[in-house]
Amino acid sequence: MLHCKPIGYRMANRSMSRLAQWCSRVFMVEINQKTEPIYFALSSKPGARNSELEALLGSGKLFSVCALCDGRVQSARSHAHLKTALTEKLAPGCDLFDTASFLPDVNNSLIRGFFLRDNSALSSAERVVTQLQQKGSVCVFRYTREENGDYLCSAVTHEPAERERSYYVTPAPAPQHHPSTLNITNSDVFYQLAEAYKVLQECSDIIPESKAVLELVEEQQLESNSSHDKRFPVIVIEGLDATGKTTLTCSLQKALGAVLLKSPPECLAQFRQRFDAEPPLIRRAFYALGNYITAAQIARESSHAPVIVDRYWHSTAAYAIATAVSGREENLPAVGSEIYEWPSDLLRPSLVLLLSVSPEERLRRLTHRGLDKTEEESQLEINHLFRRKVDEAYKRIQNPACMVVDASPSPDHVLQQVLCLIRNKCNL
Ligand SMILES: Nc1ncnc2c1ncn2[C@@H]1O[C@H](COP(=O)(O)OP(=O)(O)O)[C@@H](O)[C@H]1O
Ligand SMILES: Nc1ccn([C@H]2C[C@H](O)[C@@H](COP(=O)(O)OP(=O)(O)O)O2)c(=O)n1
Repeated sequence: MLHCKPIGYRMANRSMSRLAQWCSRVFMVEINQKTEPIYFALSSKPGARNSELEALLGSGKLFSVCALCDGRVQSARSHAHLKTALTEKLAPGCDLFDTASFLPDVNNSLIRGFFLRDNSALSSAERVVTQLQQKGSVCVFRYTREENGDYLCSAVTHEPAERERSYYVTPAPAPQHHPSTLNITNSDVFYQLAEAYKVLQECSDIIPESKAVLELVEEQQLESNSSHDKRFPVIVIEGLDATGKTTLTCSLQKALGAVLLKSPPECLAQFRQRFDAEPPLIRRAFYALGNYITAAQIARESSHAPVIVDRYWHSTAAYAIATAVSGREENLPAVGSEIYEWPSDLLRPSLVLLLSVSPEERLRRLTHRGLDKTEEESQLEINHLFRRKVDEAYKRIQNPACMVVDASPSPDHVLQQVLCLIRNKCNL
């Protein structure tokens, strides 16, 4: 995605065309989640052509757009608002694709945006993007085709020097690491309390609830004696929605005389909907902080009884990684990547169990819980790739890693199986 403010923009030569600053970057356009993205670069010289670029740029009026803001919180929110505005305003016949630009294999270099291909009868995209641009927070680039078949990219702007400068669009190779993995650390997954805390601090003017969440974190940290004395085991139950976590954790609580906790903790329940509506940076920081509150509760409760925890850091990281990494499971960071490491300052449980059921059984349980047919189908179809990524990310998380439990038998059978595991692993 083209963006007027690449990293280091302020330091860049002001007399240089804005567009020229993007020539060191590679651009990725994602046509759909199941196929490989299309990669291209901008160059002052014409390059080879290929069928992917031809398919992307060969028809319609073509634009790329992105939000233009200072600060990561504003950028994340503006990107989300831009997507909503484009989705609402573009006419049928207009394709909207996710795009990004990046420096190959350079962490934190990813900048997200959108690519528009307008084949609508009224060619409405240009009007829509110009209107959005006039509001002052969006920058727009146009792609055109020369008579000889070369593709050119130029800025849509009132500045004549910018308008007149254009670059050739040339194919680029796929990078070694999928670009969507580049910005995960401290944008999607937080490895220290202080990093997640900072995000909510940066939000506190625009999301007043952030202050209340931060106060709760501070209160809990103060009340906690921080060190887990290891007298009683701490067992975390993980798994996708409807795999049986609530059922099992309640049974375990009774069977073991344990304290039952969850992450996010009850005290954050009132804020959850608010943060779920925010872009990943803010939403994920909220859930990360929830784990630290739960950790403080675990530290206190485990001094007098075993503790069962319904979801904890595995959920936070696995869902965040699976959402951030677009496309297929193969795009996830490789096994052993530092992305899957446990935060250094977060209390580690004694045992993490991942409940696993077949997609069919999970759907049966969801249906039983009263999901309507339409939602049920969309869960199965649209979220199939997503669920596979969450499941795989769960299994790649290290120190502690999770043990997979087959949760398809009857509730009592699952309970007995898990009690057996707990007795073996935790000497209970
Ligand atoms: N082992 C099991 N076999 C069959 N149904 C189950 C089993 N465990 C849970 N269920 C049912 O599946 C649904 C989802 O279970 P729940 O415990 O709420 O899952 P989660 O907390 O993981 O979302 C509920 O209707 C529950 O009664
Ligand atoms: N410890 C946690 C718990 C949940 N999350 C996030 C991850 C997902 O986006 C949702 C999953 O929550 P959901 O409401 O589906 O979970 P339940 O199984 O209903 O408890 O919450 C998290 O990030 N960290």
